Amino acid sequence: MFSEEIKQAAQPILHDIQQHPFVQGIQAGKVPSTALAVYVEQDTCFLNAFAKVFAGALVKSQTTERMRFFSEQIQYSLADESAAHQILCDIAGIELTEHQHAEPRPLTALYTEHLFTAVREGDLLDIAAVVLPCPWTYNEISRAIVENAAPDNPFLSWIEFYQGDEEGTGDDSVTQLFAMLDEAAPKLSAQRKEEITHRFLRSCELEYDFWEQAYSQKDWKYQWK
Ligand SMILES: Cc1ncc(CO)c(N)n1
Repeated sequence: MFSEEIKQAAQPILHDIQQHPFVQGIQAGKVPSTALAVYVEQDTCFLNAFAKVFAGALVKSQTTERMRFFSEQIQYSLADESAAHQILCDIAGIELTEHQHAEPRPLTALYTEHLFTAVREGDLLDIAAVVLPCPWTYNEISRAIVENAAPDNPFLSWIEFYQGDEEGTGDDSVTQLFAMLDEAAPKLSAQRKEEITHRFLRSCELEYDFWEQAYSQKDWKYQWK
């Protein structure tokens, strides 16, 4: 299946994400507050863009069912994920509201531009490909961590938030987005599949960069205000 092929192609990146000190820190129950603060600040920008990308997908949808699905994703990005941010803020001892008007840092800008390009140039398959690495890598990370985390790990409720479809009901967003790609794949040319794979892998790498940006505090070198 096409989804299996692209997940396979992403394995080296997924491996690097799981080895990243930020992610390893979550597993060990200890991440520097400075990294958590940049993460929450930048993820607020990221999720706002993510919601707009789903809005673009909603506009391009042909059925009410699809529209409903993307509308739920908008809601999830804008409302439900801030509950996950609250957990990280509590651990870091910071206020959630401090981060609501932050400027996108370089890698946030690059990642959101990559998402918007898919909306501008592509169809629903391109959009599915660019958004999938977000929930998919988080599901994979949390599954690996939850098995090894100590019971008093402060990140446990954050990790569990991203655990996804543990019962295999198939109604979670990752399953549905991969199903969208698999349904279309038999009719796609090799070149089209390559394009979609490329978009997917780029987002996977940008997921790595997003962890790294928060961990290393990377920012624009020249600030003009
Ligand atoms: C950057 C990023 N990727 C994935 C997720 C999880 O959806 C998130 N909140 N932020």
